[in-house]
Amino acid sequence: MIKAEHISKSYRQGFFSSRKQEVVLDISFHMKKGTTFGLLGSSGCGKSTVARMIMGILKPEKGQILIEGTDPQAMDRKTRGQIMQMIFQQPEESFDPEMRLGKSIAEPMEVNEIGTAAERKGKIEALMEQLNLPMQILNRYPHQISGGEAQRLAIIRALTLEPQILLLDEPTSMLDVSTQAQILNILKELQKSRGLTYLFITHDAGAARWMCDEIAVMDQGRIIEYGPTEQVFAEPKEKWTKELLFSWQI
Ligand SMILES: Nc1ncnc2c1ncn2[C@@H]1O[C@H](COP(=O)(O)OP(=O)(O)OP(=O)(O)O)[C@@H](O)[C@H]1O
Repeated sequence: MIKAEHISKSYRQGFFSSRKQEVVLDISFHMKKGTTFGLLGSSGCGKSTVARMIMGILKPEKGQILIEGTDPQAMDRKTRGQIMQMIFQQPEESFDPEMRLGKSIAEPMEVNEIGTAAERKGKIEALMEQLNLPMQILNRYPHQISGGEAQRLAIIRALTLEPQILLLDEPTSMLDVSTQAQILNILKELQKSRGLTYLFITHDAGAARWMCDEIAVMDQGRIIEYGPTEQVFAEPKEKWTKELLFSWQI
């Protein structure tokens, strides 16, 4: 479904400097349809940069990304949005603070001219029910809901466009432990019922082990371990990776 082949990316170090910092170094991976692929690594190792290249927001300097055979940079915005959506660490920031949540949730469908008003409403109602949220919450503003509710609403908004892929960038790291578990369970159920493909970005080895079919462990822009999750946890190639994996939070 998603193929990344030998991708690299660097950023300019400062406004006045032409020196570059390499943040992703020659990484390759394949994500299979209907499965969860994890990118696990500590802060600053380049995980979000990889996600932004998959989304087509950033262009790899070297290598190639293909989504079902197409370069995401070559997709128009609408097509890209209907293939993949991104879920962020701080969902409340992705909602307009001055807009009622109902309007924010309906907006992507309106912008993309999907369905009639009644069809859009029906789709939102069905998703609200599936994710166990009362409709009244849609009359509120982003500061009037909890982090867990905000993340569920962000997932609902993403799903209104019926994407095949969700890029989950630390989707639970701002939540307390029981809400984290709730959100991860919801994501698993949605994957089963809709056949979704996930890229799960995290620094939490426990969550990665629980969620992912395959993982890549990243360190300083490189992939240092890659394979089926249980195999990576059972037989990491490097001794220090083992220590890292079993410290859970890295
Ligand atoms: N637009 C940018 N310009 C310059 N440097 C950047 C930019 N975006 C990220 N970086 C730097 O690139 C490195 C990798 O960042 P990235 O966000 O990909 O890491 P990450 O593993 O997702 O970290 P985190 O989990 O903390 O978000 C970091 O050192 C970061 O400071």
